[in-house]
Amino acid sequence: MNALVRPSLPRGLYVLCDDTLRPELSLREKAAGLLAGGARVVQLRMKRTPLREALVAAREVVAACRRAGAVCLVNDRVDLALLSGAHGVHVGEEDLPAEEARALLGPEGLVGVTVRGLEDARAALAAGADYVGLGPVFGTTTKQVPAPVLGLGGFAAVVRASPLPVVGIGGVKLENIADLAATGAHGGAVASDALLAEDIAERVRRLSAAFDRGAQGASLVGGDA
Ligand SMILES: Cc1ncc(COP(=O)(O)OP(=O)(O)O)c(N)n1
Ligand SMILES: Cc1ncsc1CCOP(=O)(O)O
Ligand SMILES: [Mg+2]
Repeated sequence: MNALVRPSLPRGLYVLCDDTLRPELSLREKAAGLLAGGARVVQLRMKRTPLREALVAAREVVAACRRAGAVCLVNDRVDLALLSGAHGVHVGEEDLPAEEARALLGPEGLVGVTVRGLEDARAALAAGADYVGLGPVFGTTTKQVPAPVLGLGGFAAVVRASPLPVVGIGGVKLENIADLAATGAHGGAVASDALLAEDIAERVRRLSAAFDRGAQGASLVGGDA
């Protein structure tokens, strides 16, 4: 990691720069659109990119995020996160365990962990994670997730009790991100609704503003986490 002190995960919209969506655009082009829209947290999710190309892409996207003052997390791969100077990594059940990701990254790196419920969130804390990605909140076609859709009520129940900040993922869109934020979620992770937009930057601006509006409502009624 380049940073000496671990950054905290900014609250709000969390975007996925994903190689399975809009294959006609390079990851660098997608990242440019996301960052032009003011994205503050970018996860580089590479499922199809060969490893050596992934390393080049990671270095480019991390550099672009750092220039823009955004936090960049690499999905799945701690090695790529370290080699690219990313702020951290996001790991799930098919990736390195969170403890090992933390051990490799050291105290300066952010570690996000996929969870399906409260028990997982408690385990993620014990493993040294900084935040949890909880989902699928809504239905999604971007990933076949081996878990039932939580719905907003199921999601909110975990948010209320989670010992770690919760980022909601799965089917998060402009039409529901304010409601997600109103649960007290720390973030809303969006892939397709941002990347499939004709104007990615404009969509990111609108998603981000909608999250902030929803979070503001939550804090006014004392639901701020
Ligand atoms: C913020 C966030 N939450 C959850 C996930 C899912 O991670 P994982 O379960 O490892 O699945 P893949 O994304 O690797 O297919 C995520 N990427 N980001
Ligand atoms: C990676 C991942 N994990 C759970 S749902 C999902 C995909 C989210 O994509 P979208 O925002 O297009 O539903
Ligand atoms: Mg993964």
